[in-house]
Amino acid sequence: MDTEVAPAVEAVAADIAEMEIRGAATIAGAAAEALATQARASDAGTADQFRAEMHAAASYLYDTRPTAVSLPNALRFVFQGMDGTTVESLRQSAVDAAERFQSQLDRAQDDLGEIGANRLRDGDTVMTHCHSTDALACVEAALDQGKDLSAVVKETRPRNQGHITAEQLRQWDVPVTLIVDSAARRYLDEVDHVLVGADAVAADGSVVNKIGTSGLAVSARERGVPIMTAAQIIKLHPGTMTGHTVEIEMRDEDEVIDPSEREEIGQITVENPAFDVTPPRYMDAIVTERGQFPPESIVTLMRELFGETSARPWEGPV
Ligand SMILES: O=P(O)(O)OC[C@H]1O[C@H](OP(=O)(O)O)[C@H](O)[C@@H]1O
Repeated sequence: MDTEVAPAVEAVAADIAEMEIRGAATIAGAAAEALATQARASDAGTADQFRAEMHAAASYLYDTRPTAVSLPNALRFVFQGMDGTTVESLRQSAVDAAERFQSQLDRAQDDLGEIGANRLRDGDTVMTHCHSTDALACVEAALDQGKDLSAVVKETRPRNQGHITAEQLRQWDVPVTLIVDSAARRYLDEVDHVLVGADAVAADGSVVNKIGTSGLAVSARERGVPIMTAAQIIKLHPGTMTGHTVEIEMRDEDEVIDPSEREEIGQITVENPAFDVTPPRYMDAIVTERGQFPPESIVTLMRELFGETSARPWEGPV
């Protein structure tokens, strides 16, 4: 049986792995669209062969980055929508599901933004970490509500996604102060709110987000600065309801230090975890398109959303 993955799907997977496509929501949209591409490109002769190709494509995409659960959740959405007994009906339903996924994604982010914006007051200064489209949706909605905001933006080593946040905020005319990550605690005295995104949210309310979030959250709590996570429901990790933990991606050491510089230093170990886990007690609220939740009660939403769980999106309903 031919289970070749379409070259265009391989290209999307490579872009996700290399972070040309990044950010949990963007990854999810790209993965769903890649499955639609696979469906359109397939010249499978039978429904079984078509399904096998779709599974191969999903598996290929799944293996790119392990932490952002929006990726398997997107694949699952398309598989749940894929229905039929002929190649044509399977193809059409998969393409339709991918389109539905993208429009739900956009709507969810808008709805989430409206809710998150209500937590921000006119004149607030917001501290950000990394680049999160969900978090920025809250800022955008607050600006649309006529609130004036300014921002302290952490650069977010090693890949400096804070620069992307700074650029977006400047396009919205928000005054931005860019700081190095280690300056965060010093600047907490000058901010009213910390606003971050999430790559995954666990059933116990733990927030998995860009490395540095947990330290920021602890400092924010110590300084009495409220901190919220903006996370669409596709960031909720169904596997954590049945005891699975969220895998933390370890990225290339060269992102941390240039190989030639490293050689000059001598024999050292370099590690580059991309994410960390913020325990629920250090987070004030998780803002989703379904409302704002204290982290400890996010499990009620997860119970409502997920039924049976399974480890991989193409193996069964989650
Ligand atoms: O879905 P949105 O809110 O855009 O992004 C969510 C999170 O994805 C990013 O991860 P990376 O830069 O892909 O490693 C950041 O950790 C960010 O908070």
